[in-house]
Formats: sequence, structure tokens, C-alpha cells
Amino acid sequence: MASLLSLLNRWRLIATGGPEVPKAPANELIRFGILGAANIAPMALITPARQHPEVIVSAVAARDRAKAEKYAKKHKIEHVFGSYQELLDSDVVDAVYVPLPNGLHLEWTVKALRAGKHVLLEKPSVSNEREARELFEGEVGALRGKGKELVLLEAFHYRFQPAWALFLSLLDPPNIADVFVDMHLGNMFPPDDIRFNYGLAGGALMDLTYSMSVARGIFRSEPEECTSCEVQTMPPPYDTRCDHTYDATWKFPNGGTARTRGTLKGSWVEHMKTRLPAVVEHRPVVISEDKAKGEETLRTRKVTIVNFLMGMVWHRIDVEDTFVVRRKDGGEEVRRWTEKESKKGYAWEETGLGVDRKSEPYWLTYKYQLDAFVDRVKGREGTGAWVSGEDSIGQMRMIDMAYRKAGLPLRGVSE
Ligand SMILES: NC(=O)C1=CN([C@@H]2O[C@H](COP(=O)(O)OP(=O)(O)OC[C@H]3O[C@@H](n4cnc5c(N)ncnc54)[C@H](OP(=O)(O)O)[C@@H]3O)[C@@H](O)[C@H]2O)C=CC1
Ligand SMILES: O=C1OC[C@@H](O)[C@H](O)[C@H]1O
Repeated sequence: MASLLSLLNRWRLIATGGPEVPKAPANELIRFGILGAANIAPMALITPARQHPEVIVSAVAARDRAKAEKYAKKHKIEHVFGSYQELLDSDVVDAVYVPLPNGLHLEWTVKALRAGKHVLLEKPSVSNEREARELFEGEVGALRGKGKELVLLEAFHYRFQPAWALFLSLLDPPNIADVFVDMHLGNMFPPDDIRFNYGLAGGALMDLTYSMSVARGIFRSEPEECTSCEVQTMPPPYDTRCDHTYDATWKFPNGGTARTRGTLKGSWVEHMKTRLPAVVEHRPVVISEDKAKGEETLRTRKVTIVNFLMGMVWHRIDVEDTFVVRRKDGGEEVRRWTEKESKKGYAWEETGLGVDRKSEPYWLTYKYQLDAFVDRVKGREGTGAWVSGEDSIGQMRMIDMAYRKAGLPLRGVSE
């Protein structure tokens, strides 16, 4: 009963955004501008900004000024621009949020950086590995060469939440044998959505890029090979180069394997049943030895996180350890038992990880992400969670590998 009440209270606070926090003095504020009156911005930036003392959303630009004005009124944003470039040219923002269709990420991120703005860039960072290198090595390198240190972050928000840190702390990457990540989403986007537009770098592997990111994050390494990738593509008259469903398998350097699958056209029943799990199976490892008895104990660990994407809504982390005591000489099994434990990480305090940071159970993953972004801009040490340029390049490389294996054209490549 108590946990049901706390769940309902958390959902109420998520829905209302919780209490608004007082703002720091004007000269300490990071002023954000949003490129595009995008659907995701209220959840990913506008609400988290209200919860952050050092952030305000001060401007929005849309291709159609009237649309930007309506959006600004609804979300109480002071400055309105009728084009993205006008916002970048203005001096009313210090940082820019780029929630544009994937195929426009490179162009507008480069323009924002050149305008001297920090950038919070929606996932997937760009269209392919070549573009990722152009951005994170070429462009960022050139700015650094000129002595400009601007923050650029691919918005893999799930990485910043306490539940994800707790989940990672339970893993033993060198001994991971197999990973399964499932992103079965109900059918919620119309066929003309940006996600199914090849020209805008759409496709399910792109949109649900998280599942590949999760596999890389679990192994803490880059895949050596995409061993298979089955896709289902949009039917004519829609763009048949756009996958709406994928099922890929991978080989990682420690010999471990992963399966990542996802769909944007799934059933809601299956969505509710599966709820975005990541399952990690380890190899047996020797954890102790009894020399006198000539025995050793092995542990085989399985860790599951359900709802890795937005843990604050609800999540569960299950650890299942199977122990085997065996003879060191012949390997004969002496004893076997299993221990199961369930863990939660709705706030840093609950994780027991010793992270000395304020957090609230109703904070969105995006709020933790914004905290990390602000910490970087201000030169403060964060919690350790970050997505480096190298990481973003590795991510696009993995997506390219999947498209190649599936026999589909890479995104962002004009024919
Ligand atoms: N982090 C997360 O949880 C999520 C991230 N995303 C990512 O955010 C980005 C945007 O997604 P989402 O908010 O759902 O998309 P929307 O379609 O709601 O927004 C995209 C915006 O892009 C602008 N735009 C510019 N050019 C075009 C064009 N040619 N066609 C269509 N739109 C255009 C539009 O701005 P204008 O107002 O100027 O017309 C529009 O508001 C994607 O990269 C997606 O992967 C999406 C959802 C969740
Ligand atoms: O978080 C998300 O869930 C649904 C997707 O379509 C979206 O683009 C993604 O970022």
C-alpha cells in the first residue's frame, strides 16, 4: 500500500513538474534557446529547466514565426524567432537545444557551435559515422584549436538517472556473456512522421538508437561485428528505405554477444508486457576458494533492468546470482543455490552508491541530464555520467553496421 501511494505521488509530481525552484541571479543563468517547436522539448528541456536554479529557456525559433509565438506563449518563453539562424545570431541565449529531425542535426549543431553556443543535441547525434566524425572530431577539434571550449552533448538522457548508475554498478563487464535489449513500442507515430522519412535520416534503428547505446554501455566497449540484422521496412507508398522494426545481433571484444531489437509499430499489449528491458547474463566466475576442502565457489549473475529508458516513471532491477560449489580436482558439483534481490534507484540516496548530489524521485531523466550539462558549462565535477564525442562516434558506427548488415542504405547519404 505504501509503495502504491509513493508511486501515485511520484506520478503526480512528474505530471505537474513539482515545485518551481527560485532562480540564481541573472549573470549566473544559462539561457537556452530551442531550435524548432518540437514535441519533445517540454519534457526534455522546458520542465527540467523549471526545476533547475541556473537554467532558463529564454527563446524558441520555428520555421513559421506564428508557430513559434504560439509555442512561446504556451511555455512562457520570452523571445521568439521566425528562423533558426536568427536565434543563433541573437545574444539572448548561451546554449541551444537541437530537437530537429535527425537529418538536420549536423547542420544546425555546427551553426550553433560556430555562433558560440553550447549545444544539447537530441539523439541520434547525426545521420551516420562520417557525420559524427565531422562534428565531434572536425568541428569540435577546430573550435578547440581556436581556444573555444563549448559543451556539446548527445542527449542520451537515460544514462544520467540514478537507476542506470545502480544497474551498471551490478555488472562485471569483462565477464558479460550475453545481453538482450528490447524496445518494443506501441504504434504511436503516423506514417508521415519524421521517424519514417529517409531524407530526414529516419528509421527505427536511428530513433531507437538507445538499444544499441545500452548494449555498448553494458559491455563498456564497441561491438566488433553486427552478426545479423533483420528489418521490416515501411510499405509503399511510404519510404521503403525506412525500417520500422529491427532485430540485430552483435559480437563484442570479450567474446560476449548481444541482441538488440525494437519496433515503432508494435502492439501496445506487448509494449506493456515487455516494458523496455535490458537483460545481462554473466559467465560463471570463481568468487572464493576453500583450499583445505579442495573446493571453489562460482557465481553466475543475471541482472535485469525493466524500463531502462525512463526509470522515474517506474523501474525494477533484479539480480539473480546462482552459486555452485565444486571440487577443484574433477569439477564435480558439491552444492548449488540461487539468491535473488530486487533493487530500486529513484534518487541517488536510494542507490547506496555514495553519490553526494541532491535528487528527487520525480525528477525526469532529462533533469539529471540537464544537471550534467550545466555542471560541464560551469566547469564543475558532475556525477561521472557523460556522453563523450568519442562515445557518440562509436554509437553512429554501430548504427551504420546494422544498416549495412540489413542491406539498407546508410542514413544521410544522398544517392
Ligand atoms: N530524448 C527523447 O526522449 C526524445 C528525443 N527525440 C528526438 O528529438 C528530435 C525531434 O523529435 P520530435 O520532437 O518527436 O519531433 P517533432 O516532429 O515534434 O519536432 C521536430 C521539429 O523539427 C522541425 N523541423 C525542421 N525541419 C523539418 C522538416 N523538414 N520536417 C519536419 N520537421 C522539421 C520542426 O520545427 P518547426 O517548429 O520549425 O516547424 C519540428 O518542430 C529527433 O531527433 C528525435 O530522435 C524525440 C522524442 C523523444
Ligand atoms: O524516447 C523515445 O521514445 C520514443 C521514440 O520514438 C523517441 O524518438 C525516443 O527518443
